[in-house]
Amino acid sequence: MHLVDTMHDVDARHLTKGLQASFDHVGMRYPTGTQALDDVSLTVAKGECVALVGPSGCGKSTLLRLAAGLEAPTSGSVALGTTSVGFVFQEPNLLPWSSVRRNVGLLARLAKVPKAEREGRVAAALDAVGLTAFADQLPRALSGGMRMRVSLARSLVLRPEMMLLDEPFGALDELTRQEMQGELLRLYESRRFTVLFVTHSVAEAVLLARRVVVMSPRPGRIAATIDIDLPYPRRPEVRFSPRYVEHVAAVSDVLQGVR
Ligand SMILES: Nc1ncnc2c1ncn2[C@@H]1O[C@H](COP(=O)(O)OP(=O)(O)OP(=O)(O)O)[C@@H](O)[C@H]1O
Repeated sequence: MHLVDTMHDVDARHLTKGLQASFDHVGMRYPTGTQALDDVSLTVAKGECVALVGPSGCGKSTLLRLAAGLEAPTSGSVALGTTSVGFVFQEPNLLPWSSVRRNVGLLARLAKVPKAEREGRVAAALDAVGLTAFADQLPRALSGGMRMRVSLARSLVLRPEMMLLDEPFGALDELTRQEMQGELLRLYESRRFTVLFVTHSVAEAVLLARRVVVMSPRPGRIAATIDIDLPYPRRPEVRFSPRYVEHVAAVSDVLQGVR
């Protein structure tokens, strides 16, 4: 199971109020000798949405795994201001033999949320992602976008304060992807959780994030951080605004420069 619901290995105590995550001079060298990250310092404020973009292999997923406590940095430190973290991957990783409802309730069951409470939360999460009518179906009866919604709902059930998303919409076709981006924006704006997400799409990063962090090729360092001054709530139609287009051009330019 590739999902985490609570954090154990990261330091949740020593964070300044208002901060949700802090990477302090983080370096990561895998036992194979690969230096994935070098001297990465980054803070994420509570309720902020930050996107990580960068060339393939620059250590974006590694950074998320460090935030989730799935790996420990080989130098520097990682601290989180919460123990309530949801992790969503590109693959929805659903149990094929379990209904949508049971899949959505899985993490809550593992976290021993009492049954009545769990059922209420599952119903609310299914409603939030528009899957109430499909609650009793098996995953194979769903489209790719619907499966991704199940994966999102499964994390929402734990009411995370922070969501770590690793290329969550990478496997979807363009239209479904846009639909899911709108869905994530809506959830983010209503739940106010903190988001740290990895994407290969500059357009997606600018649409969703308040800040886009551009990483250099491996070993990943932070090459630039770009503020996206488009107000929330954002609607997907913001894509057609000149300001959005300018931001996409600026981030793309920086990304070209680091390659
Ligand atoms: N468990 C591991 N053991 C050894 N090396 C690893 C491990 N995980 C990742 N790496 C290496 O670390 C580097 C960074 O990998 P990572 O997956 O973090 O990059 P990424 O930016 O997310 O890549 P992509 O955009 O292609 O998904 C790569 O060279 C990869 O081969």
